[in-house]
Amino acid sequence: MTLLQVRNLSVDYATEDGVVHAARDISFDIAPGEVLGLAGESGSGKSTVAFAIARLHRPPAFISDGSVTLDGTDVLQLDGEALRAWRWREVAVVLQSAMNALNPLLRVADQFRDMFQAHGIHDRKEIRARSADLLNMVGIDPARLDDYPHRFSGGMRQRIVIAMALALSPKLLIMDEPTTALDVVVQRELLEEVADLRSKLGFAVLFITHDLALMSQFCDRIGIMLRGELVELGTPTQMVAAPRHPYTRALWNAIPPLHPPSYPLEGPLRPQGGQVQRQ
Ligand SMILES: Nc1ncnc2c1ncn2[C@@H]1O[C@H](COP(=O)(O)OP(=O)(O)OP(=O)(O)O)[C@@H](O)[C@H]1O
Repeated sequence: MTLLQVRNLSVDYATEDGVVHAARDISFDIAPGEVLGLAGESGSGKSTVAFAIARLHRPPAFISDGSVTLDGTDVLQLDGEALRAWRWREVAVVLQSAMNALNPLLRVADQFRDMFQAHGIHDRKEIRARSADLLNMVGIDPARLDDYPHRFSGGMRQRIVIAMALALSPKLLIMDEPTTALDVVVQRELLEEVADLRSKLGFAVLFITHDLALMSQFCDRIGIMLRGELVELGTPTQMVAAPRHPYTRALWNAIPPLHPPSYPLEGPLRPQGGQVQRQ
């Protein structure tokens, strides 16, 4: 069964220096509840593909060919009110800058309210209850609904944005480098949380990151992009065991081993009271 079907998608940017073919002839599917990762070097076209699927691309970007179908809807034909209603309800997007996506001047509760009202939910009690449930779902005390964004850490703000993205139970969550601004431990916690939510709620995820190690733990399948093309698609296991494209091989080889060799502790690092302390 397929939720998202991308067929022969090509996206160009019309620039003063000519047309940039940022994504060329991209085809892939995402099944309901599946997590598909897109990896590849900077400028390979990952965000261009994600933006086109969510219909977030703006001039100078234009879709020059192909189709995108989500749960039977021809996404590239949506317009006006239909497009507005479709976003958030069917597809929600969490971007790299999500940590700063909250309005610093509004309490979190007011930002939830605006979002619900924009989608036709106006009952104040219902909005309050649903907002509290959503905060709870991402591990934040609902009593903090009336706090302003600056009262939360970067990781917590990211969780709030994810809670908002999931508010209308979208079928597909697109995460474009959602954790790059966070430290490694918080990144991992956040992704584990998204994985948990996914098993509970059943949404699919299109996940974009530079971090192939992180991706291989979090994704059911991975697509590798190179200069605007999807050069390989498979499960992490398939790709480690038998990468077909030399670029995939190079990407894997660039990942440090999970268990690096242990080195004797010398120099500025030495054990003290059972702990390694920096002098
Ligand atoms: N607004 C724009 N105008 C012109 N070219 C653009 C524009 N945005 C992106 N591009 C070009 O499109 C190509 C794909 O960029 P894109 O941002 O999709 O890559 P990416 O793989 O997501 O990179 P990153 O990992 O750095 O976000 C690049 O060559 C980029 O320079």
